[in-house]
Amino acid sequence: MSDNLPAGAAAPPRTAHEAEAGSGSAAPAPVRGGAVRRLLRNPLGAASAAVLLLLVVAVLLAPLLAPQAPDVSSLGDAFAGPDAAHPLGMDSAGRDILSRILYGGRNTLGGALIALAVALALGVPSGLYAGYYGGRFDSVAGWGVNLVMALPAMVVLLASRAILGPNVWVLMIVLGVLASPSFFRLVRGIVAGVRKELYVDAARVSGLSDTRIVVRHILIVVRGPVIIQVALVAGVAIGLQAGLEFLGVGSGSSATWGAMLNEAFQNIQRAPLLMLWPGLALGLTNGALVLLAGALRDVLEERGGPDGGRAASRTRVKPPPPAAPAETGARSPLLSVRGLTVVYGKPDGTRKQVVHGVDLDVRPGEIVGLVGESGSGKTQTAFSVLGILPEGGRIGEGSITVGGREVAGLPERAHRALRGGTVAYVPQEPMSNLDPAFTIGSQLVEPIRHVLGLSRKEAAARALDLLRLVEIPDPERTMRLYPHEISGGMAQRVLIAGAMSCDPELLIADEPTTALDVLVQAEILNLLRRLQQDRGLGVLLVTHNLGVVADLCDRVAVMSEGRIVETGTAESIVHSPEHPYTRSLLGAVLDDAPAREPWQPREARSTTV
Ligand SMILES: Nc1ncnc2c1ncn2[C@@H]1O[C@H](COP(=O)(O)OP(=O)(O)OP(=O)(O)O)[C@@H](O)[C@H]1O
Repeated sequence: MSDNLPAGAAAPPRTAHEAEAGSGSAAPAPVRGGAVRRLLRNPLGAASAAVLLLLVVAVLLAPLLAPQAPDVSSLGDAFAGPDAAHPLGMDSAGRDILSRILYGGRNTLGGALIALAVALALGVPSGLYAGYYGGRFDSVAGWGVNLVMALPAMVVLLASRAILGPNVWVLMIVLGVLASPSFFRLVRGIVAGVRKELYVDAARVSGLSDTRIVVRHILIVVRGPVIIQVALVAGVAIGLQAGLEFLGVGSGSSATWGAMLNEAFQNIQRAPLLMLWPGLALGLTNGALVLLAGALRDVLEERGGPDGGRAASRTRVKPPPPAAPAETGARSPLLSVRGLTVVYGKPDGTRKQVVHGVDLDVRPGEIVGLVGESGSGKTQTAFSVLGILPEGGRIGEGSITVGGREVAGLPERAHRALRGGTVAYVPQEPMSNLDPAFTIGSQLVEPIRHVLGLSRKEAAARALDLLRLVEIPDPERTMRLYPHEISGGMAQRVLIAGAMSCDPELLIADEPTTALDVLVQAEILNLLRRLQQDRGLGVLLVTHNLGVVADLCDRVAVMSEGRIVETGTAESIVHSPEHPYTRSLLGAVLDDAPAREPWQPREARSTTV
């Protein structure tokens, strides 16, 4: 099969982020409204679409346009030339060629349509499932697909004809099965890449179900390449069907372009022109499909320009052997973590523990900084609370309570409800967490509607209020903008607005300012502080930046190598750190950065924004 059908002919779309940063991530290229308009502005696209449209309309209107029925024969007129009643002349059996071309087109294009429908129905859903969920289904489906692709299509079709009989529709179904791997591979590859995108994680964190995420964020990425692939596979299906008919392997009972070629070939010495018309019909159709696929690729893979996330500058310090003074005393009524361990299974069957017995509390109205160098386990701790540990990771031991309720080991549905309500999340790279294919308004409204059960109008009004809350100027206009049309700081405000949409009690912010420049960082920190004060939010602030900690936090937990090595008030941690690791972290900040304003107790700080 691989030699006959285009396997993954349309490459998964690259992203602006990828293009800019050269990263390996695969977010979707924006496929916005107006794709048809852009296709029609492309000369090749317009010409090929017009040719195909003409052909399709002509064959659909065959009963009106054809001079006579395709099988009416008058042997006395065999090989007659064109005249007014029969513009393309007559064939070897005295049948009108134009009528056979028009009716034959119905059978030829109809056959291709059946093959396409079968290939799409088998390849796309299975590719989506395998790409999104992976696991055993992915392995088994991948094995099956490799097997089918290893089969030579023509030989399988000939064998099918021998077994199933000379019915061209049945052969087209077989062809559809043979073509389905090309869709499976294409869709699976794209989905497997997109599934790891931050904006898909963000959608999950905002409480959307897998089905909604697939419909909203994944299908739109798959759409363009699948449309291109449809055009290519349609051309191949038409070619193969014509080939079968030409070889006399089809049903032979009805007019098709391939059967006409067969008949013309038998009389090529006597009337070579008979080859022209079905050849022209096939050539025009296939040529137009190939050109259309190319034009579609150009149009659908046009990229917008979302700003790639800037690499966070990380300060590496050599961690000393960990000690473990930890949270003691009564558990907080808001967030309380005790003895948390996170483990990952390795391919060789062994386990890797990345978080070792973490204790942590966040009380209502308190900002707690979780600080440590890159890889120290901050994100794994935060993700455990959110219930979004990456594939292969799980909570080994310990307890996590949110609002007094145990959430470690909650089923996904319950965790989703928690994330959409009590707990909200603000991620690190604002741009990567917004889907480039949707406007800001749409990305805020959809989760609000779903999680709060509001109407579209009510959700839009709430989204506007939220944009005002996070001090976005001209929120009405911002609602209509795409992510690449706003700055990184605005994008982070939008994500904070989204996080606040369900009136959370606990906000988990993972390096919310790392990807932003210094001035914008300060604005975002002010915004977080104001929200925390106005709403009495508890905030768990994951950061490697001790400046942020000193500026914003009430208490701090310092992490190293998956353990909390020191906890205390922000003042005590910044001014009199006890653990050598904390001291080395502070030392690294002082080495690299200009000195900060002297620390002031929280109450003494200005609360103006
Ligand atoms: N999917 C994974 N599979 C296996 N190990 C992982 C996985 N994700 C993270 N880890 C490991 O977990 C440890 C802690 O990672 P984590 O992302 O929590 O660090 P972090 O402190 O948040 O760092 P950063 O600031 O870079 O995000 C690291 O050693 C990392 O290698």
